[in-house]
Amino acid sequence: MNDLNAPRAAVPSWRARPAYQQPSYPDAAALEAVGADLRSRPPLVFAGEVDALRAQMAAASQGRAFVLMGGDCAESFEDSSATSIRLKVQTILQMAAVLTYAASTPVVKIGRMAGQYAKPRSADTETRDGVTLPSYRGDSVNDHAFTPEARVPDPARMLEAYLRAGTTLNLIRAFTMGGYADLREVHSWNRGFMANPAYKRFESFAVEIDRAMRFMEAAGVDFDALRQVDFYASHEALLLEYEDAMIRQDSRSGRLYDTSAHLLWVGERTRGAGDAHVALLEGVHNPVGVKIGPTTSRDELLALIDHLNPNGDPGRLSLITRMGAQRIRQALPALVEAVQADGRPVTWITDPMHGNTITSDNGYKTRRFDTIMAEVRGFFEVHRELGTVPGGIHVELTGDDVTECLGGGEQIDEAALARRYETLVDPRLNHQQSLEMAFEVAELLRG
Ligand SMILES: O=C[C@H](O)[C@H](O)COP(=O)(O)O
Ligand SMILES: C=C(OP(=O)(O)O)C(=O)O
Ligand SMILES: [Mn+2]
Repeated sequence: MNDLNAPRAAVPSWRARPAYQQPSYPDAAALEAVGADLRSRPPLVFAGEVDALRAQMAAASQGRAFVLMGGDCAESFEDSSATSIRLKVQTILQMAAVLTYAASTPVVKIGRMAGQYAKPRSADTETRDGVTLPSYRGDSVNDHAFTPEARVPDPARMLEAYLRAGTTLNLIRAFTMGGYADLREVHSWNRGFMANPAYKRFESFAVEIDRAMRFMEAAGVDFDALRQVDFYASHEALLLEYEDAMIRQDSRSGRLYDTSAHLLWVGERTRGAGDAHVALLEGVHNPVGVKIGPTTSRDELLALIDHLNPNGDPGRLSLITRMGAQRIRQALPALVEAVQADGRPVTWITDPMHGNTITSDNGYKTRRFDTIMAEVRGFFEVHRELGTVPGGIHVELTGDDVTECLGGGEQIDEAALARRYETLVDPRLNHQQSLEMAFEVAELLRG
């Protein structure tokens, strides 16, 4: 195991760059103390694992693997129970089994989990019934409750985020290494999903997978060897003080790693090539992602590649496009062509959630299942037309039966949103909707 506690080389200076979406902490000394505390603590992930993911992201950029990244928009401290973590892991494993069969390649499983505690917001304040307070920015910054005290940023929350991430990761490792990921078990869960008449249209698919499983068994495949899977953690590298405090140097290679997660991404609101967030990720060896919205220019994109993957190392940089179903076919091709002409490899991933957010007539922030799928289809079509590789999907989902997104086989309508709307920020696909998406993406993967 690499030694990630070794003294740290100088981290490239993001402090001199413009930094957006950061909390303003009232107590600078308290912030400094938390930073010092975090720096003294063990890493959450290890260099060898991070390098393994980088190699798998490289495979995905070449069509030799497919990335499935999913989890809450905002994880909460309150909802970090074993059941909630288990159901998310289960949902991702079930989706991955379907996608693996369809793609005939390994599926790289990455949770938006164990660290997704900081949120960029479109407004600095929130007003309810004439009262205006600072916006909720994720549990690692402030509290969701709508009171003046709750909304004050508290640096001690970063320490809590570190501890929650550690316990979440511990449970994920236990599930995925301890037999919970057994392919036979995962397949039987998927059979349960198929038993619902709402998903009858996928039946022939399920029958095929069934047959493939029996073939494997007859051919003597050692299913016990398939009981363990690699499962990685990712989150948005938003909170600069936290991410900086989690950087460690690998004593064998001398490289710096952000040990808060295997993969970190920069959000659409903080992705300026000359800004602090990109500078922070420039200095670390993790695989990184950048969210790419519909207004991104070719020059912005090439500048991001110059900063984040100057040498064109495969697996280093993923471009996570979130254009909106209406705009993807117009906005994506020029960007793909620019990257193609540049020649440095990237892993293209679709985030069909963030460009498709609407407000329902009864006031819920929501998304339609059909619109989400329309963006995924647009993503596949553009890449197929240009001869590039659709490398993966990035989705906001949960393993619970929430009612936050409209539609899908269960036909969640506006009235149903009131039933179980639990997200702290953006609406997530529920367990059933997530599996339905996996079957639809499977059809796209088979072309
Ligand atoms: O999750 C992403 C962003 O934080 C979110 O889409 C912004 O939401 P807001 O417009 O409610 O701030
Ligand atoms: C904030 C998010 O996305 P984006 O940066 O693409 O808006 C997110 O993934 O929750
Ligand atoms: Mn979100």
